[in-house]
Formats: sequence, C-alpha cells, structure tokens
Amino acid sequence: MTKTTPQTAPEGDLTLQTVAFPKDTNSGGDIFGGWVISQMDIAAGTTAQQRAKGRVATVAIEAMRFHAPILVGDLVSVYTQVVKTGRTSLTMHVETWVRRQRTAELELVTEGDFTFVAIQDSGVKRPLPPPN
Ligand SMILES: CC(=O)SCCNC(=O)CCNC(=O)[C@H](O)C(C)(C)COP(=O)(O)OP(=O)(O)OC[C@H]1O[C@@H](n2cnc3c(N)ncnc32)[C@H](O)[C@@H]1OP(=O)(O)O
Repeated sequence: MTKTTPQTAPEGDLTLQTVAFPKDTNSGGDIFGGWVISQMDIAAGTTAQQRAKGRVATVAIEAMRFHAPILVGDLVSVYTQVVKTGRTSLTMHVETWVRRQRTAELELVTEGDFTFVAIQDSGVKRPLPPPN
C-alpha cells in the first residue's frame, strides 16, 4: 500500500505495544531492523490466528518500508489490518508507530504487507474458515 500523502494517524487495530531497549540495538546503537520485523510478524500472526481460528505460517513479507529509525526508549505500537483474504491465505497491512521518549512525538516508522497461510497441525495448508 503506497501512500502519496504523509500519514498522520495509524491505520488498523492496535495489536502489540512494547518499548525499545538497548538489547535490541545493532552495533551502531540503532534499533535492529530484524527486531522490528519480528514485532510486526508477532502482531500480524496474532491477528491472522484469530481470523484463521488456528495455526498460521508466514508465507511472504512484501512492500516493507523503513521510514525512520526507532530509538532506545521509544514506545513501539504495531497496528494490523486485514486487506485481503484468499482460499487459504490472508494478507495484512502492518504499521509500526513510535511515541518518542524525548519529545512524545508520534511517528510512522515502518510498514509492510504480511501474508499468512492457515495450516493444520501437520503444517499442511487448510482453507480459511468463514469470518464471524
Ligand atoms: C522458512 C521459515 O521458517 S519462515 C518462518 C515461518 N514460515 C514458515 O515456516 C512457512 C514455510 N512455508 C510453508 O510451510 C508453505 O509454503 C506453506 C504451508 C505456508 C504454504 O504451502 P504451499 O502448499 O506452498 O502453498 P501455496 O503455494 O499453494 O500457497 C498457499 C497460499 O499462499 C499464497 N501465497 C504463496 N506464496 C505467496 C507469496 N509469495 N505472496 C503472497 N501470497 C502467497 C497463495 O496465493 C495461496 O493463497 P490462496 O490459497 O489464498 O489462494
């Protein structure tokens, strides 16, 4: 989902909140990109499991954008929104916003599209159940 105007407020449901700690930094002292993607995958996976009423597996991450760095101490909030459902898969737009520790400013820092497949206990794909 490419946007043409700057976004001023989060889109989707608040799914996960955490604080960035020094242990999450890379050797340069910035929050590690893999940590952020992990938080997004956890949040999106939670929403996907609810919609799929059971186990899911991440099959693709697309349109991943890193707009601004996350700083130690920032309050990190991940928002998820189902944008597409198929026979066995669902795609979610995921946004990460931070509340800056020093200024309390709210800022969009990352976004991406995460696709999950509903799977059986054996790991084989299964059809998505009807929505509630
Ligand atoms: C490698 C890792 O450890 S990553 C960590 C977590 N993820 C995993 O372990 C998942 C590893 N992958 C798998 O186990 C398998 O690929 C599965 C179970 C997810 C999918 O099984 P497959 O039989 O390969 O599925 P298939 O290719 O038919 O696609 C299933 C659905 O995913 C969709 N899909 C597959 N690849 C993509 C992709 N790159 N982008 C978007 N959607 C995709 C398909 O369109 C299909 O959707 P639909 O049924 O709604 O039409």
